[in-house]
Amino acid sequence: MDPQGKSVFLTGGAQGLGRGIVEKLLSLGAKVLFCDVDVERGKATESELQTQYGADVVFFHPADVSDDEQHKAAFGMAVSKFETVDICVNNAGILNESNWEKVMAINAGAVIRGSLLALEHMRRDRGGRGGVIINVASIAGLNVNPACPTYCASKHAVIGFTTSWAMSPGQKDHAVRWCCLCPDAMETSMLKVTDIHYPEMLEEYLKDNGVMSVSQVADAVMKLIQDPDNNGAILEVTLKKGARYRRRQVVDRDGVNDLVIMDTY
Ligand SMILES: NC(=O)C1=CN([C@@H]2O[C@H](COP(=O)(O)OP(=O)(O)OC[C@H]3O[C@@H](n4cnc5c(N)ncnc54)[C@H](O)[C@@H]3O)[C@@H](O)[C@H]2O)C=CC1
Ligand SMILES: CC/C=C\CC(=O)/C=C/C=C\C=C\C=C\[C@@H](O)[C@@H](O)C/C=C\CCC(=O)O
Repeated sequence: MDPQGKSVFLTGGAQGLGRGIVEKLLSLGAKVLFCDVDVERGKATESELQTQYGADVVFFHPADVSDDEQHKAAFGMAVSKFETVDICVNNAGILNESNWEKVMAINAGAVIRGSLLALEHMRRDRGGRGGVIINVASIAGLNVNPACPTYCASKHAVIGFTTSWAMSPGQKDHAVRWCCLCPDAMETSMLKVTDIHYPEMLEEYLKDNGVMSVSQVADAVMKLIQDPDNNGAILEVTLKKGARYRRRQVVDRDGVNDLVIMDTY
């Protein structure tokens, strides 16, 4: 899908990757409504982006996406501003191993709610125009990580949910494309988080694997949006290997043993 002239709803856009994605989309001619729980930063970001791109193409709406009503109201605001939402990016996320309920509510719960809101609005078999749902997971959703088991679980949930909807028998009728983004570490405020186990493990990991710029990852999101044939895609983005699709298949290897999930590049 070409972002030019399209309408976007994005969560967690006040800073970090969310803001980076908003900026790329605006530069490609999209209109964006983003929400965030950080009201001060959200307003400041809105003001800066309106100055750069125009007051009628980017809007901030305060919302905590772990709250059902606030999340629905923010999505509804995007629909009423733009009449339709073509692209939904469920990006808001936190890393906090001291509060597993909150991590699951934001990283998994709000991604599920946001996806279902977008599906209901977009699905062509119920009068919508189709669209794309991008769910932000992490490389942690593909691996194991003893430093942050809850975060890892929440990101595995995002990938399982998104790829399962992508394989829905109704997907062609819905005309909604489902994609997961799995970045490695990025230079955002999340890197300052201390509420993890064994911080030295992550420090070592970051030393070995490096830290990407937000811009590099936001470019990969544009690839996800623009490629029309990637329903079910899991796009892994790392500093060493760049953006690569992992394709997930359920495989019957020999007709005798259990089915297995296989990822191929
Ligand atoms: N920074 C990294 O190394 C990586 C981050 N990610 C994922 O990227 C996404 C964005 O994270 P970053 O930009 O790095 O973090 P960030 O902390 O810089 O930005 C996250 C934004 O989400 C907002 N937010 C948090 N909870 C919210 C809530 N309940 N409702 C609404 N907004 C909320 C924050 O206020 C903030 O503006 C997250 O899903 C994160 O898990 C994935 C891989 C690596
Ligand atoms: C497996 C990890 C890769 C990506 C997971 C992910 O989605 C997000 C991870 C985000 C933050 C990790 C923070 C870790 C922090 C601590 O270990 C710090 O002590 C790190 C220390 C310095 C950071 C150096 C830098 O900014 O380059």
